Formats: sequence, structure tokens, C-alpha cells
Amino acid sequence: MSAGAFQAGDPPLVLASASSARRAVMEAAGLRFEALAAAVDEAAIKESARAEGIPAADAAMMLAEAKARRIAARRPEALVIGCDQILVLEDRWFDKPASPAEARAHLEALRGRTHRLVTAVLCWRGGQRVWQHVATPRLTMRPVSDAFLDAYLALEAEAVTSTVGAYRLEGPGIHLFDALEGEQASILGLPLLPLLGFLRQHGVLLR
Ligand SMILES: Nc1nc2c(ncn2[C@H]2C[C@H](O)[C@@H](COP(=O)(O)OP(=O)(O)OP(=O)(O)O)O2)c(=O)[nH]1
Repeated sequence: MSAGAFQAGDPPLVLASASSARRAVMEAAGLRFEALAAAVDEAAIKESARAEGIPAADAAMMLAEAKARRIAARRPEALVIGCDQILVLEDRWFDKPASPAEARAHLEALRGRTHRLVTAVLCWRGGQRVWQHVATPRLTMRPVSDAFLDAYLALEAEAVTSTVGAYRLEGPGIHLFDALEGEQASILGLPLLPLLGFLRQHGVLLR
């Protein structure tokens, strides 16, 4: 299927993200779009949100909007999609691990427990937010053994630093889990079904 088979020509779609997972979700759905990374200081925004006691869903939406606005300034004619995902385990927020060692620490904290992937997506057009949605998939990780973690981290190597949970569900990460609740695309960082519903309602996609 050529990209854009269901799309009206206007407005152009821009995904304000550097995430290969988000790009892959949009490409697999056959959407025609451009992906542009937004240079936003996510750590600073997250830190101040935490300090002010802002809930993870609101913090993720703030980050998604910051990315979308940054890109919209460069592409004012486009409908810009911004996203952000925060992994929450009880009251801890996890970022993408900076190294395989940090990934191991994350997985040791997550194993045997259920965590949430608080995933915000919004659309920005004509200088304003025109739609938003938060999906919160829940993932129950097996109490994996140390030997399993050794094998998993050896297999995944640096890939574990590219995702918020140190796993790629669509890859070997599936072996980590006992149960999943929620849309797979949301787990990969982009709540696709709600987004497609909005794009149809907004006249971007054929109904
Ligand atoms: N391939 C894959 N990626 C995942 C999975 N779960 C979460 N992720 C990715 C999606 C996002 O790229 C990343 C969440 O971190 P962020 O929301 O900060 O996005 P990221 O910094 O990657 O890109 P962006 O801020 O949108 O430019 O984790 C998964 O199961 N598989």
C-alpha cells in the first residue's frame, strides 16, 4: 500500500518525534507524514513537573505539547502530532535507561510487578491544541531470573537504551511479560486507534 492511501492531501502530517518506534507505527498504518525531532529539554520539564507534584499524565501531555509546538513553529501549515511516554511504577517515574547497566537496574525494579506506560498524544494545528488523548497500558512483568536478565541484556545490548522500559515488546521484550492490558501501539509510544479516529473526524483521513 503506498503511503497516504487513505489521506486527503491537506494538511500535511508531521510527527514531532525522534522515536523510531513511533515512526514505525505510523508507517505500518500506511500514513504519509514527515518526522522531525523536537529539541526540547525533556528532563527539565519532567523534573519541574515532579517537583510541583504534577501527575504523570499531565507531565507527559506537557512534554508532548512542548515537542509539537517546537515543530509547529517550523511547519505552521502542518497538523503536528506530539507524543510522550512516562513509565510509572507505584510513585516512581522511569526514563529511558542511559546504559545497559541502568537498564538492568530498571528491569530488576520492574520484574514481578505491574507498571503503567502513561502515554500522551496531542495534535497541534493553527497555533493551538486541537486534540489530545492519554492511554495508560498496564504491563505485568514476570519475576524473571538473573540468568534470564543476563541472556536478555546480552541479546538486546544497546537497544535497551532506546525505550522507556528497556524492552521492545515487538521483539525479545515479549519474553519479559505475563500479561498486557492496552493497545500495542500505545505501548510502543503512540495511541494509534484514538489518533486515527481524530484524523478521520478532522477530515484528514477518509471515513
Ligand atoms: N520499539 C519499542 N519502543 C518502545 C516500547 N515501549 C516504549 N518504547 C519507546 C517509545 C519512545 O520512543 C520511548 C519513550 O520515550 P519518549 O516518549 O521520551 O520518546 P523518545 O525520547 O524516544 O522520542 P521523542 O521524545 O518523541 O522524540 O520508548 C516498545 O515496546 N518497543
